[in-house]
Amino acid sequence: MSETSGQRPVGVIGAGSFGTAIANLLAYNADVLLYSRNIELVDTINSTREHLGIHLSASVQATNDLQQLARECNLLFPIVPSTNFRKMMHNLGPHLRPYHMLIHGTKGFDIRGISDSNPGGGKLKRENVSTMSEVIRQESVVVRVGCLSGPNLASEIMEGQPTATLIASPFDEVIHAGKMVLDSKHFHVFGSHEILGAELAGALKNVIALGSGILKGKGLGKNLQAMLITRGLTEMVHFGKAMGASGSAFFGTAGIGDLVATATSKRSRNFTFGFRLGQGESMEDISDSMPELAEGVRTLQITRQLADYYNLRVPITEMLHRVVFEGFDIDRALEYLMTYPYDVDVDFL
Ligand SMILES: NC(=O)C1=CN([C@@H]2O[C@H](COP(=O)(O)OP(=O)(O)OC[C@H]3O[C@@H](n4cnc5c(N)ncnc54)[C@H](OP(=O)(O)O)[C@@H]3O)[C@@H](O)[C@H]2O)C=CC1
Ligand SMILES: O=C(CO)COP(=O)(O)O
Repeated sequence: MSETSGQRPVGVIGAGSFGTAIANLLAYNADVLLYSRNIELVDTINSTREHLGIHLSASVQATNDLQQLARECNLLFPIVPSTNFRKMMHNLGPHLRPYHMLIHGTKGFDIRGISDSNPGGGKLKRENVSTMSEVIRQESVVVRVGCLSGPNLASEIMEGQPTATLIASPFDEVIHAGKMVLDSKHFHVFGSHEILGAELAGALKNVIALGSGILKGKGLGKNLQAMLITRGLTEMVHFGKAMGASGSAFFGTAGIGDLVATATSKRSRNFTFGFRLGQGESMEDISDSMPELAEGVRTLQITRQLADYYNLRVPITEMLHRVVFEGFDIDRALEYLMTYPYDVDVDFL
């Protein structure tokens, strides 16, 4: 039993890579209810205490019951892919009350009023795009929301490697509650009030990780990778400012911290997706043979449209979209970027 077993358990929604990693981290400080929509998986976790190749703490109990989760837990961590987030919230919403606090760990966007199977196929506007905290507010009575974002590759966390994260929320009590249950010698938790910036940074860095993977797959070196990360960060800041975030979130743990981790690690799914593209595989072949989630592919479709909507000058986003979705030649895209009339080095201060 955990040290705080007299207290309410903490809920995690989504027993994928990151939800499972977070459940085990929470278990250092609290009892944990881990929700999966898959009843067989729930039985397996509870009987074997093994999942995704790791041992789950005795403080983690799996459940298939959203009502039980909402009844027993005041603090919940929803961590499901962005494309399924609204549906999950739609199911959970009726069980939630204003006293609940939700801190999500999802790095992507929700879109409404436009086909989710082809988010780039229409004229996307800001009102079609929601961050996950916005979805939580739209689909429930919950007000106290937060976001968990940082260099948090699930496979490293599952191995017990240390890292840091950011809990961003306009509410001090959300940051405090999140720190109380997540902070440990393995996981340092920073706090911030800049929730929109943290959410945007988490989603947008996945696109740059795709690009970085492409360069690596092409056999290119660190100089160019560093330039892609640098100019990619600039594009992230331009998106962030256009969408109403301050630039500061992009220079902290959830920004440059996560960007470096994701855009340089072979353990990142987004980097790996790009790497395989760079090696010459087609988008279709990679999608068919890669069961793991690469959020950046969907995010790229959305940000390409948002760039038009905000009239942003984001050549990396533009070229990545052409390479990934239009079969544009990678060498030509590189040539375009190398001869692009970038004038000012740092143009967002
Ligand atoms: N993996 C990582 O290193 C990190 C991931 N993230 C972010 O976390 C999010 C989830 O990623 P990750 O865990 O890796 O993804 P996975 O693909 O490993 O797992 C996603 C999980 O979500 C579950 N799920 C999907 N839809 C629902 C739903 N409607 N209700 C309940 N559960 C649902 C899936 O269940 P089922 O098996 O039944 O389909 C699956 O268990 C993404 O946005 C990602 O960017 C953030 C930081 C690190
Ligand atoms: O967000 C992540 C690390 O912080 C996970 O990145 P991938 O989804 O690319 O594996």
